[in-house]
Amino acid sequence: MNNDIEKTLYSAAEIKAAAHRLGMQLTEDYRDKRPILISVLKGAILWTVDVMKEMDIMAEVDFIDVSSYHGGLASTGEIQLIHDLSADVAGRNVIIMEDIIDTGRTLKFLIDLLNERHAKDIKVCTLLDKPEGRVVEAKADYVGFQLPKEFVVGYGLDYKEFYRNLPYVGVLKPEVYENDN
Ligand SMILES: O=P(O)(O)OC[C@H]1O[C@H](OP(=O)(O)OP(=O)(O)O)[C@H](O)[C@@H]1O
Ligand code: HPA
Ligand SMILES: [Mg+2]
Repeated sequence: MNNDIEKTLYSAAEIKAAAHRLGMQLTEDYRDKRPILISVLKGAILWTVDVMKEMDIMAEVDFIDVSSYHGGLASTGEIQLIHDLSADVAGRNVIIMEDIIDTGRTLKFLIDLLNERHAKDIKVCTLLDKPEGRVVEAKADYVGFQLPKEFVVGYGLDYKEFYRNLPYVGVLKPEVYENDN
């Protein structure tokens, strides 16, 4: 699997430092608020776990599974809700945990959904923000790294459902895509 990577963009140590930095910031901002972290499956699994371990406050966690890339390189533009939350978010301080904001469509879908359900306050904590990918307006409040316009894998992010278990974020060798087509 590691052989398929052309270059590393963010190492495991850099990601750990980002999780620590944002976890401390969230601890400060949410002291006495008892927020609920909403982890967006599947991409945000590792990021959610690493940030929440750095938060020294009372916080809940819940999961929602949405998909629009279906393992591919481009957004289909249609967000599918695969598995809903179990918690009621009405009146709650919500923190959406994402691995990446790219076109912004997934985030917009989630924010609209949480607003419909009367969340009190919604903030977004993402490992990666790719502003050049935006198709709809979407903004993150806590950002690990600003990513240039590249398709990346690792640390939760997939290509055809693989590479999520790499401990770092990197770019695939072009032949990996070529051999697939
Ligand atoms: O800003 P956008 O263009 O909407 O892209 C960002 C979303 O796309 C990816 O999810 P994906 O649909 O690939 O599902 P996955 O997390 O299960 O891989 C990623 O995890 C984000 O949730
Ligand atoms: O760069 C990406 N990699 C993997 N999944 C993604 N979903 C949106 N952007 C990406
Ligand atoms: Mg994906």
